[in-house]
Amino acid sequence: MKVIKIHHPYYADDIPNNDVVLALGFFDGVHRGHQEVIKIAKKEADRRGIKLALMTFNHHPSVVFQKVDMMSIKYLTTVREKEELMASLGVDILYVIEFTSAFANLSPQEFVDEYIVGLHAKAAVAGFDYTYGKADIANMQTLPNFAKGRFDVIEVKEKTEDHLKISSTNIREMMANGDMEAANHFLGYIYQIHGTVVHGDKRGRLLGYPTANVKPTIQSLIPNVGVYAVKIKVADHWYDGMAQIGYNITFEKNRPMTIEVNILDFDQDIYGEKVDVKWYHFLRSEMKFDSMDGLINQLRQDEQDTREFFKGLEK
Ligand SMILES: Cc1cc2nc3c(=O)[nH]c(=O)nc-3n(C[C@H](O)[C@H](O)[C@H](O)COP(=O)(O)O)c2cc1C
Ligand SMILES: Nc1ncnc2c1ncn2[C@@H]1O[C@H](COP(=O)(O)OP(=O)(O)OP(=O)(O)O)[C@@H](O)[C@H]1O
Repeated sequence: MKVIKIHHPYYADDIPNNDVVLALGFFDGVHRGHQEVIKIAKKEADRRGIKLALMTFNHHPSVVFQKVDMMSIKYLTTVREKEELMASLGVDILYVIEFTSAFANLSPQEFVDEYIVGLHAKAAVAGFDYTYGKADIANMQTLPNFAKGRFDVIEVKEKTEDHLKISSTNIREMMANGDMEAANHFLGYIYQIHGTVVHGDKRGRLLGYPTANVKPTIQSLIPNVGVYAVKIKVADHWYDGMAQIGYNITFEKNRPMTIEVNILDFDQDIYGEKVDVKWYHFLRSEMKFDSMDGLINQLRQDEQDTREFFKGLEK
């Protein structure tokens, strides 16, 4: 897959000179709704014997339209992850457009002329609720008017599960409730974050449960506070673990949130390692204990629950 980063206005030489089917959207999470759009676009490209291209943006359009602080927006997928998922779905060319004010100010006709026709699209594929151009004044119903016969418009029907749209918004809400099973089901894969192991308060070892304190990539969406069964990848190997997202309320006050992972059957110094954490199952909420023994007993229970959870998953 070729990744082409575009800053508006682009040069015609930046664009490969072959016809494409072009899938349109932001695609945060590349969830099962997005996968459907890409699959339909891929089929269409194969049928026509041309390449599949997809257009996404370097950050969410709300950074420009709603003037949301860039750092406050949290994503389900990093650009790197999006690239990997897109490549696995058969995308040949991924356009990552810098969503700037200049780009956002294009009229719908300019957008269509420069970014659909200009990218040599013979067909544009998007979901039923796709909108483009300033103030969302253009949608799938109006797209053919702007296309003026230069490309076909293929609309993908809403993909739902139990009458709920498979959408990034719904997945975010499930994660905010700690419901990883539902979020993972909608995503079509297990949600993961990436980070680096940093130093904590060194208390975990005293409790009999040393923890890797994971400092996540700044823009990753973190599931709700609580204790989870996870898998963690260290130096190319996946281990089972139990993780707490929380504030260590038993010991501390007004401390920032941390992500701590006790890796089962593991005893290595891994400070500074880059790790990936996959979130499988919510075990319980964070609790405040009256004694260290109370917490230790609960951690034993968590360990047992985690082992049982993963044993059940293997069956
Ligand atoms: C699986 C797991 C569950 C935990 N649950 C709680 C909890 O419910 N309440 C709490 O105050 N701390 C909880 N902790 C955090 C411990 O209190 C302890 O402070 C921490 O693991 C050590 O942090 P450190 O590495 O910064 O020293 C939990 C830790 C883990 C790994
Ligand atoms: N469940 C779905 N069924 C069909 N098409 C979808 C579905 N979800 C998204 N799409 C389409 O996929 C493309 C990318 O969607 P977009 O990035 O807007 O994601 P979304 O998941 O709908 O996000 P949000 O929840 O933030 O509205 C768009 O063309 C959109 O219409």
